[in-house]
Amino acid sequence: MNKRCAVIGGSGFLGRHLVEKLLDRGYSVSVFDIRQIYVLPGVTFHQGDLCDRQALLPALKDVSLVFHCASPAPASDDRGLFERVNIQGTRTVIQACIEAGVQKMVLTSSASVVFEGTDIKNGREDLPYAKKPIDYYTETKIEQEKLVLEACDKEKGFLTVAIRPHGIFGPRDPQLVPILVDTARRGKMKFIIGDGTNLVDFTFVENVVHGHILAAERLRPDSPACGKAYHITNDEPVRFWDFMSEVLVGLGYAAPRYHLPYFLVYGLALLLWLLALILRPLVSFKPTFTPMRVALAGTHHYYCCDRAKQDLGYKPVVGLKDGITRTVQSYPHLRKGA
Ligand SMILES: NC(=O)C1=CN([C@@H]2O[C@H](COP(=O)(O)OP(=O)(O)OC[C@H]3O[C@@H](n4cnc5c(N)ncnc54)[C@H](OP(=O)(O)O)[C@@H]3O)[C@@H](O)[C@H]2O)C=CC1
Ligand SMILES: CC(C)CCC[C@@H](C)[C@H]1CC[C@H]2C3=C(CC[C@]12C)[C@@]1(C)CCC(=O)C[C@@H]1CC3
Repeated sequence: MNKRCAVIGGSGFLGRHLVEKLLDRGYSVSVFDIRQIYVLPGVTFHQGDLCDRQALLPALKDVSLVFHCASPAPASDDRGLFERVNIQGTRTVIQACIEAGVQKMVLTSSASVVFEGTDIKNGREDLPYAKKPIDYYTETKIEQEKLVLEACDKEKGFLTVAIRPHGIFGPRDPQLVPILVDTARRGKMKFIIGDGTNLVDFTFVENVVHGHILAAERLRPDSPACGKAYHITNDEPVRFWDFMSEVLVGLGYAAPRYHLPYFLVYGLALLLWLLALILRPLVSFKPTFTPMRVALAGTHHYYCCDRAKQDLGYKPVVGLKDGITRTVQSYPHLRKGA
């Protein structure tokens, strides 16, 4: 097996951390992404849309291993875009991999594929997929994961595995910390949704990268990982509101203090989302408190990663406290008053 791999979505938050670690481990990397934002020795860039098979093929030349971690951001809430990229695009990626002779594919799925807005405590991989996914992002991540796992074919020599991270955070994350700070700056982070005791997984990006590389290296025809999904977390569930408060206080903002009933906020978020949908042809506005975010903020959702420990030898490499400190330090421009 050669040490040349491709990272589809390699310009993104997770993708770029993955590329950096792969280079450290002696891989040469071909990055395929819709945008190019950095240059690194050992990396060749291919800019394009993953729905375009002809654009993908040159990036997969002489590559034995592909990581697929591209997706539109959940905040886009654009059904057509999610279907095109996460479903049709993933079909195209699989076809292109087979055509190019790629032997292994690691998909970045999401633990949210089983989340329907109700409590999940220590959820295992055998939980059924969400029957009523809360948003289009989740709906299409479910279809994407099914496509990739079903494509695993030992006879053809094409092996697949899916990693399901949850709540990835770390330096350069364009989502969690920036949205949190923006909400705080607009004076909207004063309230705790629910009683504030709900436990959640937040996973430091380097642990997610570690899980991906272990899965890739352990994926062989005789491995239990073939065609399977794995939760990758920090294995340290934390109260959602303690985590938010720690990040906010670390950046100089006040922690939320006042409580609001969960079902009231969820109902309002649903109403706002519907209103935004109806008015979309006339005015465009994106509510901060979407039904998905409210559900994530007010329920338990933490997952068991025993399967990854057993089959992949996974163990988090960075603890939660350390991860939060490193994350807070990496955002000097988002500090209060900066
Ligand atoms: N962040 C999180 O908490 C979690 C993320 N995940 C999954 O992890 C993966 C990586 O997420 P993350 O790093 O946060 O996301 P990012 O948005 O930072 O990275 C995704 C990258 O894919 C690119 N991309 C999007 N559409 C296409 C396309 N059609 N063709 C080529 N490239 C494309 C994006 O470009 P552009 O920015 O221009 O769209 C971006 O560079 C995703 O699959 C996501 O579903 C799973 C669980 C949790
Ligand atoms: C406005 C506040 C109530 C919340 C601000 C923080 C949120 C932006 C984030 C808290 C949990 C995060 C999360 C994701 C995105 C960012 C948060 C909602 C995901 C939806 C990203 C994609 C996934 O696959 C699952 C993630 C779950 C946790």
